[in-house]
Amino acid sequence: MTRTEQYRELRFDGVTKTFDGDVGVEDVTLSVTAGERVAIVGPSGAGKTTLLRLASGAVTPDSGTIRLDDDHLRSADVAHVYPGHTLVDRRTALANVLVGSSSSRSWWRGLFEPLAPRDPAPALELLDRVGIGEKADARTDTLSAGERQRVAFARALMQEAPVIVADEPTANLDPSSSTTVLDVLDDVAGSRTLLTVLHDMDLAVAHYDRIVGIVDGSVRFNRPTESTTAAELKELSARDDANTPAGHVTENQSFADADTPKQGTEKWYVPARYWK
Ligand SMILES: Nc1ncnc2c1ncn2[C@@H]1O[C@H](COP(=O)(O)OP(=O)(O)OP(=O)(O)O)[C@@H](O)[C@H]1O
Repeated sequence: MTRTEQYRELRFDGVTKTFDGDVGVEDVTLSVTAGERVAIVGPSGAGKTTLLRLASGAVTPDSGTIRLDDDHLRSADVAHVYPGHTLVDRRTALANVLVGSSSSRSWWRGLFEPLAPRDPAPALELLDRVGIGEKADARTDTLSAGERQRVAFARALMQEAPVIVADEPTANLDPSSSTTVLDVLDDVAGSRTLLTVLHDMDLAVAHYDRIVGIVDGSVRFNRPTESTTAAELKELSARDDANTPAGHVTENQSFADADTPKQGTEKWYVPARYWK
């Protein structure tokens, strides 16, 4: 059984994770109020994804704890929104969303009902909620990048977990699709807690309650969005630009193309532009 939203706080306490001696995150202490929208920003290699992977249980901390109130966070408490390109291309949007329900099935149901047909109604409802109900029977490789991202949201939401983590949900999207997709994510997340890694500071400021800046594995700042300063964001962005070769900015696809179907193309993120 997954926990519902009946908790007050998601808390990282002194969390450290290293990879063969390299710091992923170091001594991270972070409190997130239930239902809060938190953007995690920072230069490339800062530890943003590691933080999300720690929350989702994909990696275990070397030290420190991650809790919902007094209970250790369990992987079933966290839905991870993987990017749209992790969908199974040859399957329909509906089939991809139904995969999400497997993660929330108890082990004993999986044992005794491995072949039980799943009720498609909740998945169809979620596809409706993310605005692509009419594409339920379309193969995901015929969908646009924005539509695929919505399918990825619906898949994650099938888990009914109280915490959602999303890693770069706007990668590959043009600015207008990015805004729409973040609006959809905010809407469907409802009262759940949402942690999102973003590279674009404008989007973080526009869509999130709190911004956590990470540099070299450590929390540099952690503030409500309205009290985050342009200087703080600029510092992170300057570091990101320094880490980002010019060739990363555009690959073979323009922004205008980003909402058209694509087959395996992957564009690097656009460096943060907050102060420009
Ligand atoms: N599985 C892993 N094995 C070895 N090192 C890793 C692994 N995962 C992360 N790291 C290292 O941990 C550090 C933080 O990586 P992480 O992916 O969390 O950064 P990030 O801020 O998400 O970067 P980006 O914005 O480029 O995605 C980096 O130095 C990275 O090389």
